[in-house]
Amino acid sequence: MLVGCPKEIKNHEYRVGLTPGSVREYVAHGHQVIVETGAGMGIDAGDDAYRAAGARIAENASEVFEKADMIVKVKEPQPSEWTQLREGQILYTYLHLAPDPDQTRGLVESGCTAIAYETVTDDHGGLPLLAPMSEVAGRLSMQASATALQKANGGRGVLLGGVPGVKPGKVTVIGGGVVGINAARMAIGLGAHVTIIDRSLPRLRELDNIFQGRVETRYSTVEALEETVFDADVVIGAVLIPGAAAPKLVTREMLGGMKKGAVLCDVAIDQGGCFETSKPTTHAEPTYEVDGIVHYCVANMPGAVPVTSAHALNNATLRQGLALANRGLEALTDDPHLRNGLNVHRGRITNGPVAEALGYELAEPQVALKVA
Ligand SMILES: NC(=O)C1=CN([C@@H]2O[C@H](COP(=O)(O)OP(=O)(O)OC[C@H]3O[C@@H](n4cnc5c(N)ncnc54)[C@H](O)[C@@H]3O)[C@@H](O)[C@H]2O)C=CC1
Ligand SMILES: CC(=O)C(=O)O
Ligand SMILES: [Mg+2]
Repeated sequence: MLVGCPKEIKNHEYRVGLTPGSVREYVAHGHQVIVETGAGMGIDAGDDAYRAAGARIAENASEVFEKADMIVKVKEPQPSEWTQLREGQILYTYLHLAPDPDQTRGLVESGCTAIAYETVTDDHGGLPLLAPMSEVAGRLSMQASATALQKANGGRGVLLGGVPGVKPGKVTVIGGGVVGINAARMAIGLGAHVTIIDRSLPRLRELDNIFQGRVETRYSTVEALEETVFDADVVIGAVLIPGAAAPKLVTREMLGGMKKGAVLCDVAIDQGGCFETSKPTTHAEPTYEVDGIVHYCVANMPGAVPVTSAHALNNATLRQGLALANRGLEALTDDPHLRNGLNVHRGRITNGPVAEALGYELAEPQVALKVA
């Protein structure tokens, strides 16, 4: 198969779908790889590193989209990208379709086969291709929030760790999954007082065991949300219902009960966000204010630390990417976890929560794949 990797074009996105190390693996499995010139600049991998790994360098993205049988990317395709996709071509990347009707329509009209990293599953009920970026974003969320909390940046002017004789700041993490646990670890490291809210009691038990009294855990109710959000200096939004639009857990009305200059950091923004007042921002302009509350809603947080995150992402996507290159669509027929990643195929929506969120008729993946 001819595997193609264009340069990412989302605002301040410096990751790359294929590292030179991954290119070597595809080539070793008998595939050809074409990489857009400059695609690896954000991770200090120049064209020569890709050539040494066995890739051919394309002068522009159009050449990659035109020639490749499978496109491997990081972020959801932007309008200029989805118009270049075609029937029979595989797109392997993050998609986050439920809150994005325009991209969804673009993919449906292209006829391509689009596999979303974020809905591929594993035997343990996890999302193995989302997890590494959730680890990165969870850890980054505390750096971003601590910065936004500074007075000159519009925040309350609280140092999360406090100092001897002055109490620390309070962090509320809503959703104790991969993002949540990583945010909590960093917040504890900074010396903050940390509360984690989740709707899964087994998960709260696990977190209680892991953190050994260093965090408070609360079951997710409106009462618990109000108490802990009103009391917080920083609130991290980290909930997920796989594939679906995030539930709005903090309403605009609730902002009135919060401390002025507190920070809402909505990591779940890529699924539409879990605060009513969230709207996607970019690394160029990451924050805005509503009713005196600072909002940070960057939808590609790991793009800020590509040297770490591109490698972490490739570690997680390589095995299934090779399976797709080796076996084409049969890889989806054989592996139910990879098949759960199938969101769009030949003009049909094949993911239940996406179909429901955007009003499409669902085509069951197994059925859709059988239709020639
Ligand atoms: N902005 C960015 O750059 C990035 C965003 N993300 C996003 O972060 C979000 C979280 O991802 P993960 O931590 O990997 O998901 P996860 O599945 O590991 O954890 C989600 C947690 O939310 C909990 N939850 C669901 N509904 C809830 C409710 N009503 N109240 C309280 N808890 C609730 C679940 O029980 C689960 O523990 C996702 O939307 C993901 O796409 C991930 C990486 C980067
Ligand atoms: C998960 C995701 O959207 C990201 O890493 O940008
Ligand atoms: Mg995202």
